[in-house]
Amino acid sequence: MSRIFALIPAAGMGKRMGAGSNKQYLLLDGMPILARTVSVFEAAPFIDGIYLVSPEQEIPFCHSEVVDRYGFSKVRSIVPGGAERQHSVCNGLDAMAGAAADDDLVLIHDGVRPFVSQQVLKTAADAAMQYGAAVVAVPVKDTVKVVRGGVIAETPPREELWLAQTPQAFRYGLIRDAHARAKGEGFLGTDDASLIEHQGGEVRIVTGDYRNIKITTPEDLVLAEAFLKGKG
Ligand SMILES: Nc1ccn([C@@H]2O[C@H](COP(=O)(O)OP(=O)(O)OP(=O)(O)O)[C@@H](O)[C@H]2O)c(=O)n1
Ligand SMILES: C[C@](O)(CO)[C@H](O)COP(=O)(O)O
Repeated sequence: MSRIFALIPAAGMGKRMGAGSNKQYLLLDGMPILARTVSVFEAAPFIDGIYLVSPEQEIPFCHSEVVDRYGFSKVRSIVPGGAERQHSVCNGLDAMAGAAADDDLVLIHDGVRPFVSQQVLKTAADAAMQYGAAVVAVPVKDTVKVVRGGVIAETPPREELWLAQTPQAFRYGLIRDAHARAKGEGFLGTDDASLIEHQGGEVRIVTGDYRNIKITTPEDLVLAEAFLKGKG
């Protein structure tokens, strides 16, 4: 029976939130965003272990103010991050090598997506168990334009467009090899699925939740507070 691990990258600098924001530790109703995110995985009975990725200098803070303070017993390790999200994820996958088998599953989930549900986690895990790779996504609501040089170059058919979220769920061996290959080629993607796509692999989409927002800019904090108050 494959085990299911969570790998939660939380080693970004939060530049779009504002210089020095350390957004993963911003409080939402008194609880750090990262702690809210981890709590969903800690509570999920089908999650066997959690790996966090943090800026190296913040690892002691993450241990004390998130893992110890909230009693997250499933957290196996806090791993130093890298310059880009992809590097942080790669460091986390490498740290899992002694614990995860190739056929185990890893759910890679942004530390700043605190509104993910256990149902979405389970849906992603089930799809990865069946297909090897699956991404949580939601259909776009607006019309999307491809723009080059300030001019609209293309309007892709909306029915084909989805907004990728996380978790992005994979068989551990598959995604670890994809990251190693991308590193060797110098390929950099903004999500983990794009590495497999770039290498010709197939990634399934599973329907996520519009509430599963990534807290990126100040407006997202307003939305997050509204979600906590049960509005939306
Ligand atoms: N080098 C990085 C960059 C990002 N992340 C993590 O990846 C998730 C999604 O990244 P994003 O929302 O872009 O966070 P930041 O990179 O911090 O934001 P910005 O781009 O505004 O600096 C976040 O949980 C972030 O902490 C990471 O672990 N390591
Ligand atoms: C992985 C991701 O959340 C999928 O939408 C997104 O690509 C992360 O991008 P970021 O710039 O690292 O926030």
